[in-house]
Amino acid sequence: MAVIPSMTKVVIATRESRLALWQAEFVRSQLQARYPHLTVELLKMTTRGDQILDKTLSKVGGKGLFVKELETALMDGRADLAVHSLKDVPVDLQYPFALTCVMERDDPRDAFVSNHYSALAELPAGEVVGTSSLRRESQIRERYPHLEVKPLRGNLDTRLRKLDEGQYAAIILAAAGLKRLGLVERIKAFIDTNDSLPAAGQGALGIEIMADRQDMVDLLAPLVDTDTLDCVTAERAVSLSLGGSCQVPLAAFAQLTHNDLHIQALVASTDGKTILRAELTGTRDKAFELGQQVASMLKSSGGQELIDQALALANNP
Ligand SMILES: NCc1[nH]cc(CCC(=O)O)c1CC(=O)O
Repeated sequence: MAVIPSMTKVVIATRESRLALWQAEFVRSQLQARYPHLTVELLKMTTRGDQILDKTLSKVGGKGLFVKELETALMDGRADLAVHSLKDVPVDLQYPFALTCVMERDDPRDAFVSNHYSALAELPAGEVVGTSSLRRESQIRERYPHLEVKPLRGNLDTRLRKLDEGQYAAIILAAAGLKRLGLVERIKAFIDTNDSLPAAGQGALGIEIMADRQDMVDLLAPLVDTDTLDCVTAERAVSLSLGGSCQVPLAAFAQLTHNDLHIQALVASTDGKTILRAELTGTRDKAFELGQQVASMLKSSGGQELIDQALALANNP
């Protein structure tokens, strides 16, 4: 049963990038469609992750950088909700915070963006592909060892500008982000999930609150998409079990067919020379356990060593 909230105003904490603002506005419109009398305000914040533009994320301490300032606003009551790309929310998020709402997933695929080529397979030897994601890098290196992969940092607009300036022959970005910003025409090819297995949670939005805010749990309940929730629960269980962060080349992607949940995962060495894959199907009510099981399959086939190596490299480059 829908609970009519007694509050009159909620504040959404958001980063200031164009993508983050789009996502926060999207949640605002979803809330206002359901609660016409509710005032929804945005609290725009700059995070450490946004300030550090000269180093690759994996070297400066990972995705938590984008979340911390928003959590401070939740904690001191300046904001009620924080909207995130779920992919950027650390899997070990814990009390007093809670990820209470996962919304319907948009396109989970990676996208190939280039001004001269129409697919990765077309790039001649030695061409430079831009990405700062170890996950994307290792999968490109495995399939296209003749290509060069170079770091690419910044928000989506910055990354596209660097492509247009000619620093890269092509770049890889999440399709969902480009779609949200109305930049879908920049996509030359959608990369099949089997060729570039997505990051856990890619394409989905997550809403974080203080765990004890039952009023927010009730308010957000109608926005939860249970299909997406089950898929990302399995995906995030993989990352959690493998102790993953963005310092480790790790991918996890789940799909539902009726009540069957199919989970695929991979862990790679940063040079792309070793990629371990595992997959499993089970019932959706066991989503978390399926993720854990796939993670143990990867661990026992050598994945733990790859993770330890990647972490050692990230902490001592
Ligand atoms: N890593 C940054 C980030 N976080 C979320 C998205 C896009 C939206 C999504 O994947 O949900 C992106 C850009 C990208 O990976 O190209």
